[in-house]
Amino acid sequence: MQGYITKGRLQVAEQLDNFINEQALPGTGVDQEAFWQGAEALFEKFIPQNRALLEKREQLQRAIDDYHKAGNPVGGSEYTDFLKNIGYLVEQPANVTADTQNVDAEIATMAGPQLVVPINNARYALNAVNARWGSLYDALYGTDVISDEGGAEAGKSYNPVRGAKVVAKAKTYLDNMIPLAKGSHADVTQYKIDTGKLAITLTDGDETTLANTEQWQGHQGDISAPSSLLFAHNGLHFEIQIDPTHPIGESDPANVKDVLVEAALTTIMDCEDSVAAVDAEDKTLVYSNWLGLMKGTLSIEMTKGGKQLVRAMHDDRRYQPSKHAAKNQLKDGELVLSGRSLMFVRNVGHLMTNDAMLFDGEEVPEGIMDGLITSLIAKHDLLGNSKFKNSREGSIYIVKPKMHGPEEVAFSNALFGAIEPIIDVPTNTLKMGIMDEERRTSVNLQACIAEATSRVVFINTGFLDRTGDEIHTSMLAAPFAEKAALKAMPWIKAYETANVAVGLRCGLSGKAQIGKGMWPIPDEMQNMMDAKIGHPKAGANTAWVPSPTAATLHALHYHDVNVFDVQKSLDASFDGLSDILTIPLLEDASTLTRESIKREIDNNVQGILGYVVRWVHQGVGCSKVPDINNVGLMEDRATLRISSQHIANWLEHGIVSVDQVKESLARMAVLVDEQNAGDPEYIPMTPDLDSSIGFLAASDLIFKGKEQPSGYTEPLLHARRREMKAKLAGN
Ligand SMILES: CC(=O)SCCNC(=O)CCNC(=O)[C@H](O)C(C)(C)COP(=O)(O)OP(=O)(O)OC[C@H]1O[C@@H](n2cnc3c(N)ncnc32)[C@H](O)[C@@H]1OP(=O)(O)O
Ligand SMILES: O=CC(=O)O
Ligand SMILES: [Mg+2]
Repeated sequence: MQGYITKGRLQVAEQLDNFINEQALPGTGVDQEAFWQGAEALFEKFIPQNRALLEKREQLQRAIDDYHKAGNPVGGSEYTDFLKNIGYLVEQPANVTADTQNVDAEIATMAGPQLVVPINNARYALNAVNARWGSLYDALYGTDVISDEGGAEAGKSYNPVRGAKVVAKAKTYLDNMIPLAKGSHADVTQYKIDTGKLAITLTDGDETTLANTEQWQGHQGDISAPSSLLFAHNGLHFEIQIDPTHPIGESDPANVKDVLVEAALTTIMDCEDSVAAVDAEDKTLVYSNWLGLMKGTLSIEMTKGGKQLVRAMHDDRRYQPSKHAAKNQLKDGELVLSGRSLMFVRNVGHLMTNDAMLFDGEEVPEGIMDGLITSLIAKHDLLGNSKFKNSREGSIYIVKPKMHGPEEVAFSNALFGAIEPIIDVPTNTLKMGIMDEERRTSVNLQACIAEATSRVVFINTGFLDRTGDEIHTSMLAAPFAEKAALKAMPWIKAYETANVAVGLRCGLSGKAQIGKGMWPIPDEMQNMMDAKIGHPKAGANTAWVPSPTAATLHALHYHDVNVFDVQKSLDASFDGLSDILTIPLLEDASTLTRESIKREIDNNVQGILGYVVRWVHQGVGCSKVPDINNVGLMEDRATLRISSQHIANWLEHGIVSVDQVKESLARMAVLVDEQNAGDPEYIPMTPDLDSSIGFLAASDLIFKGKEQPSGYTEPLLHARRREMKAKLAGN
């Protein structure tokens, strides 16, 4: 039994209490006793409201279930009227205008990729914060954006054929971002600085310069032989790096060794769906990594490619400015750009409780605890307790996931407002990223934003959770279309378009991010390049990527498309409600064959098992899991929600039987064990499926899927992980 320290009606797990008192609080100017009194009052006030909101979710779901059980129409005015009558669809307030103040440029006025990373993995989290800048040559060389054709395979050692393709491709990007007055970057033999101007020599001996000379911002190194030239385009920076002694630079006519691009403008340090954190021990790790990031002290020793190294947060990047350098980036005569991604922290939603703290003997809502502690920790950044600066504007950026409708946004807004005096920061310091990922939020988005006009810094279409909620909400209506088909049906396009339109209507352009969702196929980068250009084209000034390499590549899209120009051209009056409310049901069940059903179930089951077994047995919250075609997919709790709800829906409507699913589970468990055989930490399921906690968790998620609140996977995952931790500890 873990020990608790009692503070009035609050009890705090000893480990967490020590962390807060000894590490988080010192240096924040917040008195320990006052903090704990504030915490007690916060829980006292907000726990009953939190519970009431969850009860409202259940009540609405029961009404929707009853409506479908009675065989009522699944669309049209009768359905819409029903949703209005039960209070699911509310009146949208007119003239909502966000007036959020002190928002950093990366969020308000710049457009570029957003990285998401599990915060409890320090190695990845540090990599993410440093992914503000990425090597274009590495990103191209290491991915399928460069094809293997013509002997260009990436082997064990450097392949010059592949290298030549990389360089050629990178130079076409340069031609696009900084066109020359004459010729192509592919023909450049020298970049030099001549009496304060950029002079560029071409193969034919002619000298040229940039078509727009103002794009050149500065340089690093000796002015007569610069090691780096800095440019700006569409608000993003990049460097041409020059080094005649480097193996790549040596063989380049202009000695270019790389193009370094500004990539992940922002990163979401995730405490939610990519993380397995079920108790005080796990939560303390989550919070202590956040503290390390806010104090700039997080570092790890690691081995990579046989080398020992220390990974820590990168410094800012400094340049000698050109006369065109932006004045607001000059500091003591130097041009200074942030070396790090601007960090948000994603708290958990309103559903879960955690025994890291108890109030009147019961687990506290984890979202309230996250709000309080992650904000307290971020105060270190505001006070300058780090050699780095996260928010230069003095804001704390919190992403709030899985909120259902305006009253839940209002709750978070009030919660943030009550946390501010406890940690002694001005009103509206805590900013809110609103995930548009539950159906009740999508259909009431304008009313949601209206509840947080002074805090909102993003609305993001989390289409993965959103798909899970789509299925769960209408579980009893009829069978849903196959999982892959759901992505191509009218509801999702309307949801994506409406999100941008509502954001524009509410004045988010230039003030906040209008964001789009995750690319969930981490190894298919060419595919991403083809698909994700659609995000800036749709008016999104950020979109999620799963890795630093993906951030570097996706950054190129924001050079291709000027998002702020696109935003001006869009129809902000788009509504799309009738399509959004068109449930993506299977049109004709008779088109399904035995084979297609088996394939659909096997694919879902494989994804579920592959993800869940690592979550429950090893505490890994985000994994790359091969699908049935052996394509590695990013799986997190949101993708698990989709797969488990989908099977639950097909079970409910008799498309598939319990025995068929059980048979698939047993067969796929063998496959998943095989797929993980190379991981020494892996605990297989197959020796005894009936006592494998991971296997039982996966089965529960499917067979008890219909009863799970909003179809969420957290309650079952947490319970099974705790069981596993107890087993591993020999209890
Ligand atoms: C619906 C939603 O909520 S989506 C949001 C939740 N999803 C996420 O947060 C996705 C985060 N991404 C990840 O966790 C990973 O990219 C995965 C699990 C998808 C793939 O991980 P792996 O198979 O380990 O990746 P892979 O082996 O290809 O690459 C590992 C390297 O990439 C880096 N890396 C991978 N993902 C990230 C990331 N998100 N941020 C920073 N670095 C990362 C690692 O640091 C590692 O590099 P290193 O050896 O220098 O430390
Ligand atoms: O959080 C993101 C999602 O797609 O869900
Ligand atoms: Mg989500």
